[in-house]
Amino acid sequence: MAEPHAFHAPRAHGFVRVAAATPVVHVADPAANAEEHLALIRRAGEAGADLVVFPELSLSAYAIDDLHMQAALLDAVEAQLPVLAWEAGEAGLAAVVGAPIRHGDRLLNCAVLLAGGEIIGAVPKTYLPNYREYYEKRWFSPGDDIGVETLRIAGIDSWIGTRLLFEADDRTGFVVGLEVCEDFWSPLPPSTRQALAGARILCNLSASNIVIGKAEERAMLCASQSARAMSAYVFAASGWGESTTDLAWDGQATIHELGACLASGERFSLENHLTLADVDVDRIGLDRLRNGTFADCARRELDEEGFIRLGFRVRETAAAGPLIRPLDRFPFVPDDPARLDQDCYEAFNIQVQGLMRRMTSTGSERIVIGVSGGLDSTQALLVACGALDRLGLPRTNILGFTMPGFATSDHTKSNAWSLMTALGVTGAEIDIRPAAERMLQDIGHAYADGQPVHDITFENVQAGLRTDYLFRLANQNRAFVLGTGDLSELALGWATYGVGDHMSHYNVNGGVAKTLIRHLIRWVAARPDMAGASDTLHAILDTEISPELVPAGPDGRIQSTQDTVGPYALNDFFLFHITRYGMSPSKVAFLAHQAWGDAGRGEWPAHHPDSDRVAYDLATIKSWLRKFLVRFFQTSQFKRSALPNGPKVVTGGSLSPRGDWRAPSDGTARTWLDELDANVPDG
Ligand SMILES: Nc1ncnc2c1ncn2[C@@H]1O[C@H](COP(=O)(O)OP(=O)(O)OC[C@H]2O[C@@H]([n+]3cccc(C(=O)O)c3)[C@H](O)[C@@H]2O)[C@@H](O)[C@H]1O
Ligand SMILES: Nc1ncnc2c1ncn2[C@@H]1O[C@H](COP(=O)(O)OP(=O)(O)OP(=O)(O)O)[C@@H](O)[C@H]1O
Ligand SMILES: NC(=O)CC[C@H](N)C(=O)O
Repeated sequence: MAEPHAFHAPRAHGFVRVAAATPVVHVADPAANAEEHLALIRRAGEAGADLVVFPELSLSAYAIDDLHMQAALLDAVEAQLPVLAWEAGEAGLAAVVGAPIRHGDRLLNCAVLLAGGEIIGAVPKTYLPNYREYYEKRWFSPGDDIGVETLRIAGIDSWIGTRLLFEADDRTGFVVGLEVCEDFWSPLPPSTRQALAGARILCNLSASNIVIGKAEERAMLCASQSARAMSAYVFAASGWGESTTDLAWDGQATIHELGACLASGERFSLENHLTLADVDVDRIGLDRLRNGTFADCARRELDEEGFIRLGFRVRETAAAGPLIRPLDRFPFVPDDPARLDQDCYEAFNIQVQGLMRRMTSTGSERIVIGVSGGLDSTQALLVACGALDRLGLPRTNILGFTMPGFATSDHTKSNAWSLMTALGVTGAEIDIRPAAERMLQDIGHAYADGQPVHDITFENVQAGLRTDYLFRLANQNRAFVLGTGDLSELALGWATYGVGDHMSHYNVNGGVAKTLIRHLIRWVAARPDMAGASDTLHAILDTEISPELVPAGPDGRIQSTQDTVGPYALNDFFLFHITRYGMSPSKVAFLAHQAWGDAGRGEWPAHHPDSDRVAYDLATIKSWLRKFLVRFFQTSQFKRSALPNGPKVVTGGSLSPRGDWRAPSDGTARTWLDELDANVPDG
C-alpha cells in the first residue's frame, strides 16, 4: 500500500500527541506499579503518542508516609527506571514518571523524563505542601536550590535540577517543562519560568486527593496556567489504588492549551487509562510571537543562569489519521448553544454601543440605510433599531431605502419592505434603474445599446448609485449613512470600492463574520419583542446570498455570491486561522480538511440546517483556499486600507488598518500560493 502523503500526519503541522496516564496504583509496590506503567507506555505508543505523563510518585505511590524512607522501596523504584526508559524507547515516545530520588543526602520528589532507552533527567518538586492533610517535609527536601547537577541513578549518569527543559530532536517547539503537584498551587509556579524559557508543553505530575469541589479548582488552575503561560498544560493525578487511610483519589487527567480544555479523562475509574490530545505547539509559538508581552516578560524575569535544554528522541515515523482535539467547523460560531447565546448577546451589544457612541458624539439623530432584504443590511438595521431604542429616539428616525436595480428580485424587495414595516422604521423606495441607464449611456456602455453586457462596470454602476443616493439623502436629512459590509466581505474584497457599498459614515458589521451574522439575526428574531418581524427575518435567513447586480441567466439561476467567492463556511475558516495566528496555507488546509472532511464527524452549531451539513474534500478546500489567498493577500487590501470606522467584535480579529490588520495595498500572494502548492497534495 502506498504511504500516505506527509501532509496527512498531524505531526507535519506542529502537533505533538500527548497522553495523561492514570495507572491503577499499588501501595508501596514499585514492581507492580512498573507493570502498570509498561502497559500504559505501550498503549500510548500504539495510539501514536509522543509524550505520556504519569502522576506524582507514580512508581512508589504517594500516600505511603514513612515508607518513603525505606531503602528497599527506594532501591526498587530506582531499579525500574532503566526498564521503563527502554520501553519508552521501544514505544517511540517520552515518558514522564513520578519517583522518590536520593541525591546526596536528600530525598527529592521528582518528575523523571525517560526516552530513547535513557534516563534523560529529573526535575525535583519545589514546593512541598506541609499543611492540613500534607506532611511532605517529613520525608522530602525541596529541590529549589538545585539548578542543574549531575545525578547518579541506577548506576547511570543523568541530570537533575529545576533549571532543566527537555527538547525533542528535530521537532520544532516540542519543548517540555516539568513540575510536581503543589508547585502550581504556588503564586509563582515553576512552570511559568519554564514557559518563559521556551517550554511549550508544561506537565504536572500530581497526587491531589479529591474532596468535593476540588476538580473544578484544578481545572481552573490548569486553564489559567495554560492561558497565562501561553502553553499546553498536561495534568495527571493519582487515582484508584492509592491508599485511602485518610484520603481519596479521583485520577483527574486533563490537557489544556492556551486556556481551552482539549481533553479530560474519566474520574473515579477503576481501570488503567489514557487521556489523549494533539497539542498544537506550532500555534503556541505563533501566538507567543505575535504577543510581545510574553517575550518582554521573559527578558525581565529570566536571570543569567537560564535553563539547560536536554535533548531526547521520539519515533521518526509520523502517523496519519484524524486529529485528536476539538476543532470548530465555524471558528466564529461556537457549537455550545449557551456559549453561542452569550456571543450573540455580546456581539449585538458591541455593535449597538458602537453606533450609539458615534451618534451621541456627532449629535446625529437620524440614520440612512439601504435595505436590500439580504443578511448584512438586515443585521445593520436591527442594530440601528437597538441603538435608537436605547437612545430613546423613535425608530422612524431610521430612514430605510429599498433601491431596486436591474437584478433585484420581488422576493428580496418584499422582504425589505416587510422588515421595515415590522420594525417601524421610515421606509421609502428609489428605483435606481433610470439613473443607472443614464449613467451607462453617458459612459458609452454596451448595455445602453441593448446588449446583454453584465460586466463589473454594469455591477458597480448600480452599487455606486445606491451609495451616491444614500450619502446625499444623509445630507438632506441631517443623518449619517450606516454601513453594512461584513468582515468576510472585507477579507475577500467583495464590495464596490469608494463610491459603492464599501463606503459609509460608520459600519457596524465590519467586525462580524458572515457565518456569525446568520446566528445574530436568528438570535434577535427569537426575542419576544421581535415577534412581529420574526417570520420576515427567517425568510431572509432562508434566501440565497446574492449581490443581485446581474440579472438571472436564461436557466433562471440567480447571481450566487458563494459560487464566485466560495462557501463562506470555508472562507471564514481560512480567515480566522490566517489572521488570528498567521498559520501557513498548508496548515490551514490540513485543519480545514480535518474540520470539514466528514460531515458526520464532530459538532455542528445549534440551528444549523441539516441541508447545510456538508463535507468538503481536500481538492475542493485547496481550490477555494487558493482563491481566498489571492483575494486576501493580493487584490483586496486597498479596500481595507480605506475602511470606515466600526467596532472590533470577534477574537479572530478585525481587518481595520487602524486595528488588528495592517498590510500593503500592493502585495502579492505568491509566497502563500507557493507554500500551498509545495505542501498540499491535490486530493
Ligand atoms: N491595489 C489597488 N490600489 C488601488 N486601486 C486598485 C487596486 N487594485 C484594484 N484597484 C482598482 O479598483 C477597481 C476595482 O475595485 P472595485 O471598483 O471595487 O471593483 P471590483 O472589486 O472589481 O468589483 C466589485 C465586486 O464586488 C462585488 N460586490 C459589489 C457590491 C456588493 C456585493 C455584495 O454582494 O456584497 C458584491 C461585485 O459583484 C464585484 O465582483 C479598479 O478600478 C482597479 O483599478
Ligand atoms: N436593492 C437594494 N436596496 C437597497 N439597498 C441595497 C440594495 N442592494 C444592495 N443594497 C445596499 O448595498 C449593500 C451591499 O449589498 P450586499 O448584497 O452586499 O448586502 P446584503 O444584501 O445586505 O447582504 P448579503 O451580502 O448578505 O446578501 C446592502 O447591505 C445594502 O445596504
Ligand atoms: N501532592 C500535592 O502536592 C498535593 C497538594 C495540592 N495542593 C492539593 O491540594 O492536592
